[in-house]
Amino acid sequence: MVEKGRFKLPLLSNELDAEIQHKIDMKTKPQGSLGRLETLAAQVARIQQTLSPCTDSAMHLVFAADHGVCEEGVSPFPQEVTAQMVLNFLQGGAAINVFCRHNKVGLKVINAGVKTPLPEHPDLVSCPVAPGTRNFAQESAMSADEVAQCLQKGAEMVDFWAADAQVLSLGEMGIGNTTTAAALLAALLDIPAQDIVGAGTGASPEMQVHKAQVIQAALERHQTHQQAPLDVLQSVGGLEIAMMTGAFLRGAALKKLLVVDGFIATSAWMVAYQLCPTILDYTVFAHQSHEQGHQRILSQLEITPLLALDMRLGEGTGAIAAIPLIRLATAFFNEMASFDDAGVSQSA
Ligand SMILES: O=C(O)c1ccc[n+]([C@@H]2O[C@H](COP(=O)([O-])O)[C@@H](O)[C@H]2O)c1
Ligand SMILES: Cc1cc2nc[nH]c2cc1C
Repeated sequence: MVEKGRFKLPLLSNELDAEIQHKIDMKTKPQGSLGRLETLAAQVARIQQTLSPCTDSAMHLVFAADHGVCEEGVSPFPQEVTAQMVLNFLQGGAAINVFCRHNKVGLKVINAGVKTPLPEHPDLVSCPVAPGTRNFAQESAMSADEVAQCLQKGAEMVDFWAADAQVLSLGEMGIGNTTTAAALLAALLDIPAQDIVGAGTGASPEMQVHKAQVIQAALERHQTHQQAPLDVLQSVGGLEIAMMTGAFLRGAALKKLLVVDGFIATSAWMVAYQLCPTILDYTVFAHQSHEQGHQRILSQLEITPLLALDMRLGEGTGAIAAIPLIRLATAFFNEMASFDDAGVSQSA
């Protein structure tokens, strides 16, 4: 098992905090009137330790993999859709392609473990650790070595593709992965499966009951309540999710703003958070998924995401939908006139 010491993140310095807040408060506006944009600007300035923060360069990585638990009939879609959607990403036709193009965000797709062979393509990085996970209803989804490889490769993807990006967002594609994410989050946060399971790509109420039963039985089989976060990841996680955990940790270590999308991305982030709570300082939750479990988890953590658009697509679309807000935050911080600059009187 990968040793936990590896995942230490330095605490962000608070040396500039007072100056950052002063710069925000001296802008020509009533104090606090730009609301969440103010906290967001302050967060980016703290991460970058500068009074001129920049969010121009953003990179989005979509991790794709198959899930053995699909054998249990937990998704309305066949597993082949994972590979078919990867091909769609490579042709530029998926929602995430459109979202990234319109926001000038770089995009790479990473094959973390798709069963179907995929073609070579400049936008596809092939580093499958296994041809999908094993069915966690029957056995561990991954071996300890596979988890370690995923964490490592996720980190390497950030080093290679996002080295210069100030903003890092992650997305995923994997039929069955709402079951995997629900299992992970139920185990990590000790929530009954039925309280966290949702429709995913459109599971009927009956299928959702079945999903919850599959998950609850698996948590008992693997005794996840006695497991450390990486062991839970090994028991019921996914290859793309484990790579995302490694990528989030590396992104924070490189002092990037981490933009977290919906339910599945949150499950990957949660593993990172339990290993290394300091990651919260580097994180902004972009979008609250329509997946019912997501709201429960975010409120348990007392986190209000930037957006709640009822989206439940995945691919990291919720993260990219928030990029304009993130850029607005640094733009007002850098460009707005101060009371002194503009000769505007301050409140008494
Ligand atoms: O991220 C979310 O909040 C989200 C919510 C519902 C579905 N998805 C996407 O739907 C797929 C998994 O759904 P399912 O029903 O096959 O488990 C996977 O490719 C995800 O990207 C994603
Ligand atoms: C069509 C389709 C697109 C997706 N994008 C992310 N998950 C998805 C699941 C399906 C089924």
